[in-house]
Amino acid sequence: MTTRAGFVALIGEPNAGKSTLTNQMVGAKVSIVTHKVQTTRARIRGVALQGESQIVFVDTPGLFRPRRRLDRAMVAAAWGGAADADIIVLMIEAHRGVTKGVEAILEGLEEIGKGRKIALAINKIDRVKSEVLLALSKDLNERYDFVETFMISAEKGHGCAHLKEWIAGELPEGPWLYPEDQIADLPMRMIAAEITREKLTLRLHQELPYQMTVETEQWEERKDGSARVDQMIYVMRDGHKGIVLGNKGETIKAVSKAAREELEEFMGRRIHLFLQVKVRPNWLEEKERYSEMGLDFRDGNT
Ligand SMILES: Nc1nc2c(ncn2[C@@H]2O[C@H](COP(=O)(O)OP(=O)(O)OP(=O)(O)O)[C@@H](O)[C@H]2O)c(=O)[nH]1
Repeated sequence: MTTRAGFVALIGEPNAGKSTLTNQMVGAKVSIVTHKVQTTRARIRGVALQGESQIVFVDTPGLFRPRRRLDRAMVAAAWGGAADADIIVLMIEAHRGVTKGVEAILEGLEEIGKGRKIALAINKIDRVKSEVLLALSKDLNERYDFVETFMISAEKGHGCAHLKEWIAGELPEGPWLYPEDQIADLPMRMIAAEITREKLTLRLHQELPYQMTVETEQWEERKDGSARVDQMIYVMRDGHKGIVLGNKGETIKAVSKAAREELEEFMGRRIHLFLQVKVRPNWLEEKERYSEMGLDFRDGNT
């Protein structure tokens, strides 16, 4: 059977219901973290499976802060992952309609939307009468040429299965992007990696090796409620390894402690964090697909 996989960017104003919809589609386990994903720079909201399709929901942090008219490059940068997603789903709140924020988003879509599959999901339909809904749908479709329009209630689940099926069928054919056993804790893995990267950045300042990345390789739940987290810090050259380790390992020890403390606070539980450093010279090529999506952790010195 043919598998499909790809990235779906859920966009919309704050409160549009992006987390609620992700939870509907992904399932309960991820929901605890997805609300917090926004507080970090990690960009995966969650991964859902539908038939033979793997749907990776990505986030667009900082996208819709009020701002003046943007030029194309700025729009593309601000849109980050969304600009490269296979499918974009714009979520609108039915009872709020076309706000200034929505207008700004539509303007952004004009810039980056060409040739992309962009669907409209009017959410919170439980809050309005059907006449209002139809008028809003008409208005929005006149403003932008959406490939599909869905009327949903992310909270109550109405229309969500239909939307998910549509997404699954529209994704490009190809192998799954993440192994099945990693899906549930993927956002946590990414958050944990991002925290460590941030601590490294704080500690190393200008010394920070160019192009360094952190990956969470293993996330193991323990019976006592704690978790063991193994991370690898990848650098490009041998010399960089020494910088990350520091004199007698003092740098990595300090980073590990700071990262563990933050992670424990974030997760509200005990974490055993293990860091290792490895040289991976061809890392740039491997990460290409991911960096396009904004899924890697940006180069150390940016
Ligand atoms: N009535 C109703 N409320 C909803 C629906 N979907 C989401 N909500 C509520 O809207 C609020 C915002 O939902 P979120 O899912 O947190 O919105 P979000 O877009 O992820 O928000 P940010 O993370 O701030 O960008 C929550 O209180 C939800 O319970 C819906 O279908 N109907």
